[in-house]
Amino acid sequence: MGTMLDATVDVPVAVETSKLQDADESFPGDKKITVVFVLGGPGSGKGTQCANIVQHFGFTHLSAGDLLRAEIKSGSENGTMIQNMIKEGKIVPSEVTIKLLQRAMRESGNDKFLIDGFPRNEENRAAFEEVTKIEPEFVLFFDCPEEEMQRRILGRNQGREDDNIETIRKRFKVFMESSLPVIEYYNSKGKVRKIDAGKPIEEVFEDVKEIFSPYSAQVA
Ligand SMILES: Nc1ncnc2c1ncn2[C@@H]1O[C@H](COP(=O)(O)OP(=O)(O)OP(=O)(O)O)[C@@H](O)[C@H]1O
Ligand SMILES: Nc1ccn([C@@H]2O[C@H](COP(=O)(O)O)[C@@H](O)[C@H]2O)c(=O)n1
Ligand SMILES: [Mg+2]
Repeated sequence: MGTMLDATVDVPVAVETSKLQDADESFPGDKKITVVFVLGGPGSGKGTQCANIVQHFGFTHLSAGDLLRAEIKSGSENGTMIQNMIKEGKIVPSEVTIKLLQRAMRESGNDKFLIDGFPRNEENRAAFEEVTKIEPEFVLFFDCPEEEMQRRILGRNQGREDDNIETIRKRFKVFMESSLPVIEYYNSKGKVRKIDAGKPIEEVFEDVKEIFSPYSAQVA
């Protein structure tokens, strides 16, 4: 989609940290952990490549979207709100998503995480940093043309309520307006590893492997 990473965006965001800091949900505590944020437009192949990385490099894959969908299924009090936001392609408040991520990280027992589809906007980014004090090792950015992403989503067939053309258009708009600025922020800090995600799955993974090769010594 011709994503130029040359603009620096650093928008201050007010974060209600009191709501986010819940003793039961706190993570990581004193533990040293490694986080890679995996970002890219809807359908760019984040989930597909994360599954490959898990196999080869021993990371735990946490998809923010998957965690939110599981929360809906669990019958949680936030379920209806989350479902409505997802149907509209909107970003769920950070308070909810960060608690789900912290819980999943804690329960995994691992210390290396691929966080897929997060942070999705400046609020996500600032709140995660404030609450967890975690700086990502780097940001893996899957850059893919919009028409290819649309083709992939419409062929996905996983029964997702947001995989319809009306919601897909909204998700693309949110990606351009809210998520790309986060990628630009990390790019200005030299943290973005950009991948051409428009290629076949195996070829994309060849490029991904090069980026993760420093972690190969840690394969189980
Ligand atoms: N490089 C690729 N070439 C062709 N198809 C692909 C490629 N990567 C993934 N796909 C297919 O495209 C669809 C979307 O991939 P995937 O679910 O991994 O994307 P995603 O970035 O996680 O999307 P979302 O943000 O909507 O969760 C899937 O059906 C997947 O099999
Ligand atoms: N940080 C996030 C991530 C996702 N969402 C919502 O979930 C939808 C699906 O996300 P995928 O990564 O699985 O495509 C997304 O469109 C958002 O509605 C969110 O709110 N915050
Ligand atoms: Mg996904």
